Amino acid sequence: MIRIENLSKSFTLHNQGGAVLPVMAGAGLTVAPGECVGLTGQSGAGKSTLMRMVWGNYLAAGGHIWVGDLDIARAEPRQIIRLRRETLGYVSQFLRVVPRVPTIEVVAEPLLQLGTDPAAARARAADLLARLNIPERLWALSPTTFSGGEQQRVNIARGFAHPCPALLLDEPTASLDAVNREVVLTLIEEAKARGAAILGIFHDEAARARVCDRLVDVTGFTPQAAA
Ligand SMILES: Nc1ncnc2c1ncn2[C@@H]1O[C@H](COP(=O)(O)OP(=O)(O)OP(=O)(O)O)[C@@H](O)[C@H]1O
Repeated sequence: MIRIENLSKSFTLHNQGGAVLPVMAGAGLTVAPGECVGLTGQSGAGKSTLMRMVWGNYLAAGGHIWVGDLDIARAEPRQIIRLRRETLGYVSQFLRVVPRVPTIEVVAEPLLQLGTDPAAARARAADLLARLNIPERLWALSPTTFSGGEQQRVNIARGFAHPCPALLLDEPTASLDAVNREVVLTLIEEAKARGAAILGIFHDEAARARVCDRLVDVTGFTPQAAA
């Protein structure tokens, strides 16, 4: 479902005399449907950079990133927007929302965008919010004033609302208590069971051991290692 081939990336530091920083070369990995692959490697090795390239926020210098039959390394912005709506989900560490939109709508929105019946979309959102222990009295409020852990759970609920065939998870259990961490791990297991291909960064070693089928150390993709 996700196939990365010979991927490279360098950053051009325009505010530092145009210095070019090669950060990745010869990167390759695959994630099959129903599989969860964890990215490892020390801080600065390139885990987030690789995830942002798969999400389409960072442009690849070379190589391919297939998600289904779309090569994100060469795709048009409108193709990437469509892929994100229908096929590829992303649970980042931080919630970014339009102010004043109620939490229930924030979570239901990915389904509403796909044309799901509004009542069914809100019912799915309510189910996820309840499972993630967001009190019902908060559902009509904007999550902008919620605590860090509450915002992360709203973000997770939104990320799991539509059953995407491919999912990117950036530290989905960071800053969660034991009860909610367990809920999130169960959601990940359910997504795998329905066939989602998941690529994730998990600093929580026990979580990683539980949900990841394989680990890929991105240190092997640093330009010196690949040379
Ligand atoms: N926007 C950017 N501009 C310039 N350099 C960047 C940019 N983003 C990342 N880098 C560089 O790319 C390298 C990889 O960074 P990245 O954030 O992907 O590492 P990481 O493995 O996710 O680290 P951590 O575990 O600390 O989050 C680092 O040397 C970093 O300085």
